[in-house]
Amino acid sequence: MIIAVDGPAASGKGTIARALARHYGLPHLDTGLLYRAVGVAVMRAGGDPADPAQALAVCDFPAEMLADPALRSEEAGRAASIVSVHEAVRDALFARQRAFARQPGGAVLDGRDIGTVIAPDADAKLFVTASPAARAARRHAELQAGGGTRSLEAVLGDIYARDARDSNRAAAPLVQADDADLLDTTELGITAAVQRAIALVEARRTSGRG
Ligand SMILES: Nc1ncnc2c1ncn2[C@@H]1O[C@H](COP(=O)(O)OP(=O)(O)O)[C@@H](O)[C@H]1O
Ligand SMILES: Nc1ccn([C@@H]2O[C@H](COP(=O)(O)OP(=O)(O)O)[C@@H](O)[C@H]2O)c(=O)n1
Repeated sequence: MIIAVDGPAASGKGTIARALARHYGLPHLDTGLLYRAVGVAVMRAGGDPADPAQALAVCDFPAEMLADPALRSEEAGRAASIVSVHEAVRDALFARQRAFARQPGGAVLDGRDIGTVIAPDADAKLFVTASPAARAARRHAELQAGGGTRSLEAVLGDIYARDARDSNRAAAPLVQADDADLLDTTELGITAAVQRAIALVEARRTSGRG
């Protein structure tokens, strides 16, 4: 079974994707990490993430780079959303994601374009969202726990900027697939959100698509 989980920054899609992977015993890929790796590699080389040629040149990074803690920073997320605008970068990262989705037994992938581009044939698709204020509060708490000092207002500004860049780009914009189930987690805690996600996947499975 292939499960696609998409949604905007800090909506809780990674938390839900990991929980679904555990529940169904499936491997999980956080595809945002691939774009983060490219963004970080460009910055480390002293380059400009907005330059498509420079970003494309570092797309063939080793798999071990995905474990680098530097990929989790806000700067990495920002750089990721800049390199991910380039169609050549998306094309370069496509085969890796597609192969992961198509492995025997299935997989759970989370990102922005899993249900629309990477695995349009997924058995279950969730579009996870939450209000910008809820997402900013979550990301802010996460950053504070890691010792960060960015204000809630600044984090909210980052969220709006990332939403705009991800939703307005020409190549694989952030959009809910026609056949995806919407899961708004604004009023749900993690346990309730995961339960709802499992119920939605189960409904798809038993309706014959899975
Ligand atoms: N339903 C929820 N309620 C409260 N906090 C949540 C919820 N889902 C996720 N979180 C927390 O919000 C932060 C962002 O979640 P994450 O799953 O990493 O989001 P995303 O993958 O969409 O960026 C994490 O600290 C996570 O523990
Ligand atoms: N499948 C994907 C995954 C991420 N991305 C890009 O990579 C950036 C970082 O993604 P992420 O999922 O790691 O970020 P968060 O939602 O966790 O903050 C996003 O803002 C997108 O621009 C993408 O374009 N397509």
